[in-house]
Amino acid sequence: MSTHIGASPGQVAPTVLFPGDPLRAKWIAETFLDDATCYSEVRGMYGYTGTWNGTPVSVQGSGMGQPSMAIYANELFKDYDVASIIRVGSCGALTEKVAIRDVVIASGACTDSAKNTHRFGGYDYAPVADFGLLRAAYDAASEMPEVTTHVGLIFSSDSFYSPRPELMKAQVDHGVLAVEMEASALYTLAAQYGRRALAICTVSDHIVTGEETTSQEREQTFAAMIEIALRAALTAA
Ligand SMILES: O=P(O)(O)O[C@H]1O[C@H](CO)[C@@H](O)[C@H]1O
Ligand SMILES: O=c1cc[nH]c(=O)[nH]1
Repeated sequence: MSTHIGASPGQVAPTVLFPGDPLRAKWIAETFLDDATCYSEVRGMYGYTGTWNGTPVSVQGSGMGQPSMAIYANELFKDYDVASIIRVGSCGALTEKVAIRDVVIASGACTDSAKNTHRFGGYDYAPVADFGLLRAAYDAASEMPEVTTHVGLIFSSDSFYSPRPELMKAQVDHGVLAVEMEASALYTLAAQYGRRALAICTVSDHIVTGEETTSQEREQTFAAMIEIALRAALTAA
């Protein structure tokens, strides 16, 4: 096992779906995968491996925020040789262009985190999605007309409760669609390890209109995003 994941080498599939919520991981494994077995319960951050249409797929909880997510992503890439990680998260819509329960595929992720300021010595870095996964996710979403899907920038915040929410306006004015808490560091780590990453998020709450979903809905009802992620993972060139 690695420091934070209780799996033996070989127990984690090359493709990992990566929700923040460990109970969403459990729901995904039990709902979408065949023959899913739990390989890790360390800290309650569940990890499962099963198959989808005959291909091995794992689902691993990441926890909330870039520091927690980065622990699991580092160990998945370094200790389990994972090739592709697809984050399947929730996000808050920052603009009325996006509605509650829409799906946002993140082409890139801005951030207020100091992680990349440290990593790149003050130079800006543009964390972007793997193009093959992004294209495959877009193609999969295009075959699901019942789901409204957007491709664009998201903002990975270190603060769920921002002390300065007014700063988001400039981000929205420059095309940012939604806010979540992990994609920027995930894209950066994938680049470091030479692996693939994509973040797909369902809008769980709307910062402009005030609409929101319940914790039970965030855990167990974002099925379209999971379907898009699985199809993308298994068809990406
Ligand atoms: O639903 P998940 O995947 O956890 O994603 C979002 O939800 C959490 C905040 O409620 C943060 O982790 C944010 O990124
Ligand atoms: O990080 C997040 C996730 C969902 N909704 C938000 O407002 N922020």
